[in-house]
Amino acid sequence: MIRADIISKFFGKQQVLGSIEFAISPGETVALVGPSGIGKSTILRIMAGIDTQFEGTVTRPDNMAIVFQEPTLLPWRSALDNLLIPRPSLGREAARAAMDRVALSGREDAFPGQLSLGQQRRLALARAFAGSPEFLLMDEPFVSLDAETAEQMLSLTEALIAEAKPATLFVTHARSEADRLATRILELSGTPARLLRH
Ligand SMILES: Nc1ncnc2c1ncn2[C@@H]1O[C@H](COP(=O)(O)OP(=O)(O)OP(=O)(O)O)[C@@H](O)[C@H]1O
Repeated sequence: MIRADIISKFFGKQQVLGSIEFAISPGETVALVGPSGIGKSTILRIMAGIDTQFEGTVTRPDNMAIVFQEPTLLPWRSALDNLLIPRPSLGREAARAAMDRVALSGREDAFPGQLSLGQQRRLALARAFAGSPEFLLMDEPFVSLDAETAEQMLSLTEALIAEAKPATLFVTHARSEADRLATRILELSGTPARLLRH
């Protein structure tokens, strides 16, 4: 069960979020869209449990994974270790298979700094899917990539979601990404932000 029942969220005296309620069913892919600065990342952080300073409640499973804009890899550990450290129970064989699935086989011993940005993003994606998350959160996973790499990432993400079928919530600026990946779009508007009814 994944539910947001947000009553309000303030940064200091500034109210960023108003009443925001939604649920995500298993296997659903939900895009969160809206203008820059409206509160999309704030909602994602609340849903992930990173930000607990808000009024309201959220319900989510324990088994979740987050893909941030930046790949957030450990620079001093190998690519394979970056998969194994957060989830040691995965085992080396499954970690290798996860790297193979994102076309990174042979790069197990590379350090993140030796990988291109596109490869680092794919490694972060492999890490997210390696634990078969029930709930996947992604914050602008395709920004600041060239068009070809962004397209590869989008296709790969589409395929991984189709295979693993997590409930997914992702933030994007790009309506085209939302239309392509999402089964449902949540649009934020106003100050404080609320969901537009479609
Ligand atoms: N730690 C913080 N302290 C104070 N204000 C913050 C903080 N984080 C975000 N804000 C403010 O809250 C509002 C919402 O920010 P948020 O990052 O959630 O927007 P966003 O919709 O994700 O924007 P973008 O699309 O540009 O990434 C903005 O006005 C931002 O300036």
